[in-house]
Order: sequence, then structure tokens, then C-alpha cells
Amino acid sequence: MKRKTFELYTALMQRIDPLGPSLPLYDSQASRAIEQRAAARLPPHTLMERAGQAVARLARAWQPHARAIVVLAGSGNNGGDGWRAATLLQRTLGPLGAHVHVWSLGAAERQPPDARWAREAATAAGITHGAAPPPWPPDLVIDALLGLGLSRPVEGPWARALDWLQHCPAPTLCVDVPSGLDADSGRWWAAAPVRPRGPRITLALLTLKPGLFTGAGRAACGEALWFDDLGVASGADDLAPRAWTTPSAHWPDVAALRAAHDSHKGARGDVLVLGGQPAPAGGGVGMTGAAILAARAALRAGAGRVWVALPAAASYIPAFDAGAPALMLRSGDAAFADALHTRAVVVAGCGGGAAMAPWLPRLLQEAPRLVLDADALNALGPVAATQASPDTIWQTRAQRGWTTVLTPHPAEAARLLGCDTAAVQAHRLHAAEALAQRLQAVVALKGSGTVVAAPDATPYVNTSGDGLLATAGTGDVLAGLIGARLAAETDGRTPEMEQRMVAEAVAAHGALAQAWKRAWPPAANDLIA
Ligand SMILES: NC(=O)C1=CN([C@@H]2O[C@H](COP(=O)(O)OP(=O)(O)OC[C@H]3O[C@@H](n4cnc5c(N)ncnc54)[C@H](O)[C@@H]3O)[C@@H](O)[C@H]2O)[C@@H](O)CC1
Repeated sequence: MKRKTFELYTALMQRIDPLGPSLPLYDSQASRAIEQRAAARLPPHTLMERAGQAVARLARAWQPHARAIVVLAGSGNNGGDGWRAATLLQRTLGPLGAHVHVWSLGAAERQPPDARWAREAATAAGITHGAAPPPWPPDLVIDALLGLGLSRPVEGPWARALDWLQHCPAPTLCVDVPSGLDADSGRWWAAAPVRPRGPRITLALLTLKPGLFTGAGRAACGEALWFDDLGVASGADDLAPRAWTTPSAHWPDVAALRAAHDSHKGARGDVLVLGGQPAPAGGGVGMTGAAILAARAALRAGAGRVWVALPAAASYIPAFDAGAPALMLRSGDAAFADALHTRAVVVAGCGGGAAMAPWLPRLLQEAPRLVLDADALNALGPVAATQASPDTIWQTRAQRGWTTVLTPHPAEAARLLGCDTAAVQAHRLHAAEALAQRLQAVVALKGSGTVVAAPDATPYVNTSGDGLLATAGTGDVLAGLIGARLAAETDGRTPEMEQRMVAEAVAAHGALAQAWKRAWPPAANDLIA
């Protein structure tokens, strides 16, 4: 399709840019409220007509040569959108030799009024339909099986249809929410693979939902996420978003650093990385590299001075890091003796192993700006067990206006919450919020669509990054970036600012992966080379 025609077809919709501005995300309850309000002031079926048109337009823009089209339509309004799109596609593409077939599931008599209207209009227009896929191979599939209404496991014929959908090699356009995905949480409700076999895009309607961006959401949506607000964007003014997507990655701001001609290294902020057990000969497990990665990342992101404190005797501390000679290496004991932890932003944990446990109580009591990662998180449980009232330390830190950031991956979050990893992944926003509330801290729950939560605040869900980040050491890089982001702001700050700063660092971390252009995948150090 010519570029101009593509732009014409998609003019009223927006392709979501993973590095774009922060957008509000509405859960199913708010989305339904917005829908009901809009429906009340518009002529009957207007929203479904607009939804069907949007789907048909994007289908034609994306796959202009498709002539064998299957629409999987469920029994709710998501299916209604599919029926409507089928009619509109048959009307415009039929004269060009196209055939549109609806594979319909669920009882027609239980359909909501809009969906019934769309189905009846389709059958009156002669659209073929049945309870099975057509015998011919499709060159375009429209998934309108389950949308906002899914909140239980997909079983029986629905599960078989979903399995077909996930294994189908044909390009697939998902309507509103990929079938199988929970719109609120990003949980995957089906046994079918989350990662579809063929090319796939998703068109969100009316609102963007949090589940599209976290957990299984990114993989389920496919290569691109499009959004059409159906002309009722203003309907949500008084409704609180469930979350926001992360702000665009405007940090590190190289131009601002250049413009600060009268600046000096002290003004850029200090970071102290505590971690990196030495090799077995030095009494550790050989994780020095983790601390080095975090420290290099902090330096790369603009921190003025970065120290690495290793849990080893002075004789085991490397003289310097040949890859980043600006790093200052010393023993943990020396760093504490200098009270560095009271002045710098402390990034603790990265490869620290069991050596973190003895340091942790002191850090919690004395370090005003603390990022706890990996082994520091693992050490929290044993440390808390030795305290009479484990929650007091978090309250005290908050009352002093001190900063605490935790960066757990799902298994670490599960350990801290006393549940299993599956429970965290099924409710990523809730899990991050619960941890933030309990520990009075900013929590970055890692994984696809990192959630950045803070006490009594609306969480951010990160949109940047991709599967390239699934390799050893990228978590250490993230911890270092968060440290540098917090260190860059030396003036007064609010909890909201801190949450936003962590979200910016998370967004910048994802942007590193997206900027990777070479044929071979990057190791963690390549991302900050
Ligand atoms: N009413 C309208 O005009 C509009 C509707 N919209 C569409 O409507 C959708 C929401 O519609 P609904 O609320 O009807 O929800 P859905 O169409 O997502 O699903 C509801 C139906 O699916 C069934 N169902 C749920 N979970 C199931 C499972 N695991 N196995 C089998 N069946 C299951 C329910 O019993 C119900 O019959 C949105 O996702 C969107 O696509 C939007 O286009 C906005 C406009």
C-alpha cells in the first residue's frame, strides 16, 4: 500500500510509541464507565460502528492484499466489533474478490444488544459464518474472540479456538485485547502459547488498558500496538487512570549536561555500588562483574563520581577497572570507614551474595538514599527476622524523608511478599503496590512491562525495552542507572519525584535495548559501551 493511503486509513488512530510520552491506562471498570457514558449521549450502536470501522481500516492498511479473511467472533461486544468489521471488509473488499468468513463461538441469544445488532447486520449482508474455521487457509485473521470481558481460564471450544489462533501463521489483528489476555493485569488465562506464531498487531479501542503493557501483554499484542479512542477521549476526564505508561526517555539529558558550563563532578552526583563478591579464592562466588556493571552504568549515565565497594580484603580488590578507569575501587570496610554510604546514593546488592546480610542493617539505618537490588533483597528476609519489629525501619526511613528503592524481579518480589512467583505475575500492579506500601519505598517490579510503584501513588508501567534485555547483568545495569538518576537530583525532592525518576531510569534502560542495531545480541556491558 502506498504510504499516503496507509496514512489516510490510520489517520484517526495512533501507533503507540514505546519511547513516547506518558499515557493514561484505564482498567476494565473505568473503560466500561467511559463506554457507558459515551453510549448514553450517542445514537445507538455508534461506538460499535466506529470500532468496526477502525478495525476494518487498520486491517486494510496493514494487509492491503488480503483476500481470504477469517474473523473469530466471541459472544460479547468484542465479538460484535468483529462482526461489524467483517461486514465492512466484505463491503469494500468483496468487489475485489475477497471473502470474509466469521468463525463464531458462544450462544447468539446471550449476545449484548450492540453485538446482536452487528451480527444481524452481517448475516443480512450475506456474510458466511459457522462454528469452525473455513477449509481454506486465511491470509488475514481478525481476533475478536475475547476482549475486556475475559477474567477466567479459557477452556473447551474457546481454548481450541485460541490454540488455533496462536499457532496460525497468517497475519492476525487483535481487536482491543488479544484473546487470552487479562486487560487489567496482563495475566495469560490460557494454555495456548503467549507468543503467537504469525505476524500480529493489536488495536486497542476506547482506552489503553494496563494489561496490554505488562506481564504477557507485550508478547501477546505482537509487533505493534495501535489505539483508537473512538472519538470519546474526553469521557475519562474525571476517572483516575489505573496506571500511566512511563515518561519518554528524556534522561540522561546530554544537552543539559553540556549547557551546564560552570558545573563540576560533585554537582553531577555520587554513587556508591556495594556488591560484587570476589572469586572463590577471595572467599566469594565470583560476582565482581555485577557490581562493575552497575557502577559503569552509573558512570555512563552521567554520575559525577562512582565508587565500587567490594566485600573482600584489600588484597583482593582489583587496582582499577581497565574498561572504566574512572571508577574508584575499594573494600566495603574502607567505604564504611569514610562514611561514603551517608553521602552518596548507595546501590546495594549486585552480585553481593551472602556478604550483603552483615552490611544491610547499617545501610538501612544510615544511608539516606538507598537502592536495594538482587542479593540485598535476598538478605532482607534474614535481616528482618532478627528485628523485633521489621516494619519499623521502613517507617523510620520514610519519616526522615529518606529514599528507598527496591528493584525485585518477580521471584524476589514473591519472596518478599510471602507468595509464589505465579501469584506476582498474575497481579503485577497489585504486587508492586503492596510491596511499596509495606516497605514505604519505590518498587520497580522487573519483567516485561516493569511496574514502578510508590506508596499511595498511581504506578507507572514501562513501555520501552524488549527481549534483548533477558540476559545476565542487565538488572545490574538498571540498578546503576537508577542510582545515577537519583544522584543527579541533589536538591529537595518529593516522593512523586522519586517515583518518576525511577520510572525515567527504567524507561532509559529499555531504550538502550531498543537502540541496539547490530546483528548479534548485546551482552549487558555492550548496552553501556
Ligand atoms: N459496546 C460497544 O459498543 C463497544 C464495545 N467494545 C468492545 O467490547 C468489548 C467488551 O465487551 P464485553 O464486555 O461483552 O466482553 P467480551 O466481548 O470480551 O466478552 C464477554 C463474553 O465472553 C464470555 N467469556 C468471558 N470469559 C470467557 C472464557 N474464559 N471462556 C469463554 N467465554 C468467556 C462472557 O461470558 C461474555 O459472553 C471490548 O473489549 C471491545 O472490544 C469497544 O469496542 C467499545 C465499544
